[in-house]
Amino acid sequence: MSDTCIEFNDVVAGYKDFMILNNLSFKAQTGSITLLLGPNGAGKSTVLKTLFGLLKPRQGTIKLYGESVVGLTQKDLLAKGIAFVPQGRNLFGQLTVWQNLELGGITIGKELTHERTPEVLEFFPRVKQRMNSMASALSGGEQKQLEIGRALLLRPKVILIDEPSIGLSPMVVGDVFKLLRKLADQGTTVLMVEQNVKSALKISDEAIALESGRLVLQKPASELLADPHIERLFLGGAHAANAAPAATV
Ligand SMILES: Nc1ncnc2c1ncn2[C@@H]1O[C@H](COP(=O)(O)OP(=O)(O)OP(=O)(O)O)[C@@H](O)[C@H]1O
Repeated sequence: MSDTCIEFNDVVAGYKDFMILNNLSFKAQTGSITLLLGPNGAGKSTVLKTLFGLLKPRQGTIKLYGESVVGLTQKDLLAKGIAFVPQGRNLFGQLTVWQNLELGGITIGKELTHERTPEVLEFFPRVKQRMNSMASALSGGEQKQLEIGRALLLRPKVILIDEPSIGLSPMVVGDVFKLLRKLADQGTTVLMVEQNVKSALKISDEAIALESGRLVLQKPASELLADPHIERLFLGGAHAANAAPAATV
């Protein structure tokens, strides 16, 4: 059996007539952290949105454990174990921490949600102390932790996470990254977009760089971390940072 968890094959996707992903192919291995890199507008978030069914590919296939997930609803995808933590703040600010968790567990029912809540809160002691606070009253870092906790309630096999470090202090970012590493080591597959490239590479297994929705580089994260031209990946020009030709997975 293959260890491939996520597979994009020749995917074309976009908005109206504007194609963002252009014949994108890549694979992500089970239990690994794959970091999506590239300049603004390269299509990194679009990869996550397309995988989570928010955008339908015009062409190509997207598979999870060898089975197509194209055309599935978010409910179906959640049931298959895919969780999405989008960029920015995605909580119900006027509801309590507890109510946000309950809503996050809506697809698994109240009983399972209540049963799993303590295990999730073990990861986030500060959030645990504030179960009855309005979500909007938590700090930015606590809110992001609650969002991740909400996703973990589903015991996901795959976590799609978009820019988790935005607005967080370096210490909180470190905690979030450590948690993602721990989850991956336990078998969860993580596909992450993150501008905090160096820190993210340190906990990632594989890095994929996009330019204009095309794959221009795929390398082990450790190899890329040692690359003196790494900054170019923020700005485009990944080819220049790529000593070897881009992998054709
Ligand atoms: N809902 C939308 N409708 C139309 N165009 C969109 C929409 N969402 C994103 N785009 C466009 O798609 C392109 C790729 O966006 P995407 O968010 O995937 O890029 P990104 O690589 O994640 O960039 P960033 O690092 O800036 O978040 C951008 O040009 C963006 O303006």
